[in-house]
Amino acid sequence: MNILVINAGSSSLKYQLYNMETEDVLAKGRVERIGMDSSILTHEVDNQPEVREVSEILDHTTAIKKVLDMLTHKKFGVLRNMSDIQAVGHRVVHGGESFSRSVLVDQAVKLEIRKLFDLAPLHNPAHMMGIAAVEANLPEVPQAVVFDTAFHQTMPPISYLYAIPTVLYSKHKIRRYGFHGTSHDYVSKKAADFLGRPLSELKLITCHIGNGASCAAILYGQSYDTSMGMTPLEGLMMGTRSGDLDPAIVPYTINKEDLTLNEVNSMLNKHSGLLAISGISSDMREVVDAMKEGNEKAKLAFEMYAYRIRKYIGSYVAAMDGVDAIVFTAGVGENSDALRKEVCQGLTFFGVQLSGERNAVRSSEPRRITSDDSKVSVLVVPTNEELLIARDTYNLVLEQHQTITEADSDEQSNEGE
Ligand SMILES: Nc1ncnc2c1ncn2[C@@H]1O[C@H](COP(=O)(O)OP(=O)(O)O)[C@@H](O)[C@H]1O
Ligand SMILES: CC(=O)OP(=O)(O)O
Ligand SMILES: [Mg+2]
Repeated sequence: MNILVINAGSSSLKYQLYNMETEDVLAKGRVERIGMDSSILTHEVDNQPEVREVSEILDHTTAIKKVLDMLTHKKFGVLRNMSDIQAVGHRVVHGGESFSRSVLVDQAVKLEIRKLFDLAPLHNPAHMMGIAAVEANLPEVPQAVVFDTAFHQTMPPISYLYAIPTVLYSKHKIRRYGFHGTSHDYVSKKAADFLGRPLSELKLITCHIGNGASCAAILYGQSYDTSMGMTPLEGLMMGTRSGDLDPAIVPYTINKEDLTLNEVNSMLNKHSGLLAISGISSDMREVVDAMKEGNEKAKLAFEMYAYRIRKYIGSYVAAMDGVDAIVFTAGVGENSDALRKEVCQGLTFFGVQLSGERNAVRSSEPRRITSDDSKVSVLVVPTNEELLIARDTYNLVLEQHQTITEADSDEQSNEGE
């Protein structure tokens, strides 16, 4: 079965096509600058040079059409025709309390995702556009949705409740949901495999440090606490997001700067974090480069960013009364040895002894970056949210086939009676 995995953002769309019998990625790529002039489609097939196509892609329906054209292209494609795609799996950031597992898309599911637009304004509307675009181009193909929030539904009330009047929870479901769950789930299982110990016996802290970033306390295989909250704004300092701040800053800034609520929201989501403090970029690579050239603001941004991660790790050691391993993953976590060093050098009290040599190794495999005598292991485990999405989609479609087959055979045996 071939499954197309889609992670739709507001102006971008990433895709991977899987053969599920082998779990091989047949092709992958991304469309950037959707709705802007000169959109770019980048398409990769193993062992072949990357293909870049610049054209005008005004909306997600056109973007999906372009992806399908590329996947079935005579020269660059990997499929004979579109009917070779048997299912599509989407990443959906916010599933609220309605979804603690992945589901196949139907009208009711779409309605629920729409209800959650306010809670993930940067993400959920884009995912819905992705789902609608697939419906328009591949109307017969089943679609599944895999939620960032689902894995964190095991959190206990002491983690997920905010200390505000409880009516706000009962009436409006204001609570911590947590995000990047697919990634925290995937890397915690990989870490247990790497350590050769059952996940059900481990206390892990997983740090998904990408453009968006979150830490999670994974107690015996289940999410116990996580740094993102009702929305993906809370917690760590991120590329453009502020992370934790005193909520009183919001009304104060509105008054002092004569801003609207929307403007403050946009400031906290899009104009804060690394970008605001460094004054250079939201991209960690550029911040590190500037720091190496002696830029003081970049240095401050880098140190603040690492300090927040270190504080969360410390608090999760306390939350779980211990930790067996700390795991770094995602764009920054997998690639920036400088950031990992900055975070870990303040964790010696917990028994973390980083190995400079191991930390400098670049690899796409899980690896240990602490020395052999370190009491707590620190691992780098590359994440693969797309593979988990493909697996969930595959299992849901198989389940559906089985249900239909059983119903058919029941019907036939009833007719035969
Ligand atoms: N070699 C590197 N060193 C430091 N940071 C890196 C490196 N490679 C990628 N990154 C960072 O990873 C971030 C993207 O992470 P990623 O997990 O792909 O984010 P997202 O999925 O949210 O787009 C970029 O913003 C960049 O700062
Ligand atoms: C939830 C979230 O922040 O996702 P991303 O890191 O992809 O922005
Ligand atoms: Mg990501």
